[in-house]
Amino acid sequence: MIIAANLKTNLTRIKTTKYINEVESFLKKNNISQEVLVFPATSSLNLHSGSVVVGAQNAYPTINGAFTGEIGYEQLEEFNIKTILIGHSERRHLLGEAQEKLVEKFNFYKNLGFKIIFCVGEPIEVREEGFESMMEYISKQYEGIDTLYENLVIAYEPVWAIGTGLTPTSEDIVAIHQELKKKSQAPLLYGGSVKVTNAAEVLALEGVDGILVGSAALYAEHFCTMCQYAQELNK
Ligand SMILES: O=C[C@H](O)COP(=O)(O)O
Repeated sequence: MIIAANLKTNLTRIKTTKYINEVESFLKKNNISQEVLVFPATSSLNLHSGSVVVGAQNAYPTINGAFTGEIGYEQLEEFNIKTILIGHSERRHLLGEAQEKLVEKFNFYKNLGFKIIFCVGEPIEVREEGFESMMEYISKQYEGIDTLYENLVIAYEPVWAIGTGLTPTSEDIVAIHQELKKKSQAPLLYGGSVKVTNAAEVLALEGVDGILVGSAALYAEHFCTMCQYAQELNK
């Protein structure tokens, strides 16, 4: 299974390094063989070797160049980063990234062989329109994406569940994952208010190949416990 921590705009480089080292020793000590990914803030990236894979939360589709405020492949390469999140709800909705730009990023980092965690998910008003509208909305987020890409991972994150403490019911997660699996056979993660208290239940659901965790992952201990749950399930 894939257990991923998106640290968003939290933790300095010193704290992030400590965090990653803590997770690393936990994995080693407990013989955890799951795939564990950590996405630090850009300025907190650091070289790391071990079983924790460090990824980028975002990068511009360029090797380098004049893109003020952005980083490109050259800056990722310095830290040996080969994994990237694309299409996170905060980038789509708060930062206004359009599907065309996400497709551009996807193709650029795909051509470099990156593992891409591509995020999809609907806002509350779409969900309230019913299952069909919701699936139509999510389908559009797949447009232009190579769903057969071997290094693709999809993360389904309902926008209204992110950082709110709200989650879909287990039945909903299973039904949506079942639909999404028809679009791509890539591993499919669930994200949105996953905590230590519900992680085991979510991980056990049919069609869930892992989790993408935000706020609850900020506590290394909690994140480690979630990795342990995944190990115990060993799906
Ligand atoms: O990338 C992670 C998601 O946005 C989930 O965030 P959350 O666990 O704080 O709801």
